[in-house]
Amino acid sequence: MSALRVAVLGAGGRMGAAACRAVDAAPDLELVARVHRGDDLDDVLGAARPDVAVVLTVPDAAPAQVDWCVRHGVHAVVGTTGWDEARLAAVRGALGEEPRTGVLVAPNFALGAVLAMRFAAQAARFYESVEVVELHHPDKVDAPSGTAVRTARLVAEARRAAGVGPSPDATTSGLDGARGADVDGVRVHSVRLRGLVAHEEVLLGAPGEQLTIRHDSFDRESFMPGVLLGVRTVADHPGLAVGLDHLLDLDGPGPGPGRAGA
Ligand SMILES: NC(=O)C1=CN([C@@H]2O[C@H](COP(=O)(O)OP(=O)(O)OC[C@H]3O[C@@H](n4cnc5c(N)ncnc54)[C@H](OP(=O)(O)O)[C@@H]3O)[C@@H](O)[C@H]2O)C=CC1
Ligand SMILES: O=C(O)C1=N[C@H](C(=O)O)C[C@H](O)C1
Repeated sequence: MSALRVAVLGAGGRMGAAACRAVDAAPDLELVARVHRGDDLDDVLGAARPDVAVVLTVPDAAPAQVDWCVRHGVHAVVGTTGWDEARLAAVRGALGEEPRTGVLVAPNFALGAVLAMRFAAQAARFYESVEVVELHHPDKVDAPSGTAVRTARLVAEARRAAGVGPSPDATTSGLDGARGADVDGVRVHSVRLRGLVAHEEVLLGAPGEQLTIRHDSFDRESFMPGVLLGVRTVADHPGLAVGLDHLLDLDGPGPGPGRAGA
């Protein structure tokens, strides 16, 4: 079988460079384009004819790039953050015209982060209080992280479904930002610190006890099995999928493809 042709957008970035190395090292994949800021997609991707584009650029650039991919029948695996409902709706609209194309938007490609989100959603209804703390390197341009936003939304959804009310909070006065951002009723706190890569804690509190769910990415290597899994399987999932969990059999009995996908 011929190798899947893969383009990486944002190839000069922290994640893009790591993704290029991972694709290059995979015998079943061929890295056919490294796309940088300022490159014309018609020129670069038109010539390279990729089957799949891995989008690891910045939140302001990614929506137009994904739109280009969909309109040209190129499957897209998207790690860039900053996707709100309006941006996702635009992708769904474009996919309506190209129903055979697949787009995976994954706020976090690390297996442990996907599991942490799942565990947080499972635990959320059992605790009176839930808050999210995300901690990242100081070169990150968006806050809160895409992972924290998704975690908070999953937690909020689970609590709503179970009829659990908002976390108690008696604050009546305070400095702006002291209580973090409000994401769907869940407080999210962002730390930026030199030396960190990507970390998240979900704090769940009840009278007399606390549960902490924590995930740490110490190296961008942690994201690569998920990127490669997305590249290899996105074509099998036409339409839009949000979250790597769509590709992992999280409820199944097997070891799952995440670790084997490297
Ligand atoms: N889903 C996941 O698991 C992960 C997601 N991320 C997300 O991925 C994104 C990138 O993160 P990171 O690699 O750390 O960021 P970087 O700033 O290191 O990389 C972004 C890259 O995109 C390039 N770029 C900007 N605009 C364009 C454009 N129009 N066309 C092509 N390239 C462009 C930049 O070029 P230039 O250098 O010239 O500015 C830069 O090389 C962020 O949104 C981050 O949150 C990060 C880690 C994991
Ligand atoms: O910018 C990063 O580094 C990361 N971004 C993603 C996010 O915003 O959630 C994923 C991971 O946290 C690393």
